Amino acid sequence: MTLTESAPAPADEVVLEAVGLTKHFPVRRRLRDLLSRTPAVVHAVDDVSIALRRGRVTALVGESGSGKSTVARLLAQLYPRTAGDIRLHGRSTRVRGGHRFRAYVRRVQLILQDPFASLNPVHTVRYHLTRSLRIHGNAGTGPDGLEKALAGLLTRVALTPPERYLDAFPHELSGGQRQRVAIARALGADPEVLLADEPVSMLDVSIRLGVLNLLQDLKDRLDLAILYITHDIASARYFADETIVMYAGRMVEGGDSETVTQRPAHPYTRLLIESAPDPERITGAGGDGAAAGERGHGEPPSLIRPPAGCRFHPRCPAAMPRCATDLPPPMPVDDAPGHWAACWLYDADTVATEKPANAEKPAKAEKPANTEHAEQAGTEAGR
Ligand SMILES: Nc1ncnc2c1ncn2[C@@H]1O[C@H](COP(=O)(O)OP(=O)(O)OP(=O)(O)O)[C@@H](O)[C@H]1O
Repeated sequence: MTLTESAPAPADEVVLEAVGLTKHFPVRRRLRDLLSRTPAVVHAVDDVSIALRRGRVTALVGESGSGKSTVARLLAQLYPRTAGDIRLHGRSTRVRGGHRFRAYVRRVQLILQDPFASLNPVHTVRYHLTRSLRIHGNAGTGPDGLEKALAGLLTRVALTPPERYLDAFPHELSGGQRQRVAIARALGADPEVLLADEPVSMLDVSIRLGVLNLLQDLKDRLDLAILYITHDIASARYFADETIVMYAGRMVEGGDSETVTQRPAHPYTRLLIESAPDPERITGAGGDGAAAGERGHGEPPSLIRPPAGCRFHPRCPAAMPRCATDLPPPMPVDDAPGHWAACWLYDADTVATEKPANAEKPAKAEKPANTEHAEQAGTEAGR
């Protein structure tokens, strides 16, 4: 395809789409693996489909290692994919460097978690932004044009007056200001899509909201499609229109953010929400709710030999026998349009046949795992 031809997309139009996206990383082989016919791989991402729409934020939520960053890097075309497709304006794209990659990143920009690592400490803000503007052909005409473009970028990310920041080095800025510079550098490409990989998780809590508000403002003013990657499901409710939950490389639930966060359907999403920091519940001692939740309900599975069936079944308090053998497809939850869960609890036939004790109301995550789970978890751990 020709990446440079672009017509303005109508509101809500799908700009970038992942279809059945899959990434398996090869694992370094040990002697006994050499005898095996199937080389070991890390199943980092399996069959992920996401549509990023103009003027909308889609949150990708999950605990550490669930594959969120790999999805972002695949969408940024930094990794070749194992299977599936990436479509920009409906057209399949596969770029591997060169002018096609440059044309792609002009449309799709990645913002990383750590703004200090992503900005070169020996260069000023002016250098970083000028480089981005020049590479993407947005530096204007002559020195005046460049100054105007630089001032425009800094104003857009609320670093004003621009002359106060242009000649600053990264270490002279606060974490929030550095992330704003990283966002301005991404905007230098005049992109349609921002892939924001945990954009506020390294920032002080007090300034996170400001950066999220900035991204929201940019989404509205520039009609950007934003993928917001986070392990903090509470911020997804605040910031994202749509939320997709990942567990162990697979999507397990999706829908509008209000529904997914207020009426979570998948037992894993419930666990995530119940594990989220809650000022009422935190009694000191660190207060990392997610970590506490993970400790209380087992560990994520091996991605080299992920569990058969639903990958969450060894940790799931509501698992039925079928969950250990059959992969659940996305099923409608029927409480809001577009709300789905990849969980057999939402298949009436399975529930009728297997009669889980808690079929009426999918299990609360705080209930202890039953014996079957404990056995399955043991089997998994022993692999
Ligand atoms: N280059 C790589 N080679 C091998 N395995 C990898 C590679 N990158 C990621 N992985 C593995 O893929 C899985 C998913 O990792 P990924 O970083 O995408 O998860 P994540 O949800 O973004 O986690 P985090 O929030 O900690 O960044 C993990 O098991 C990780 O160890």
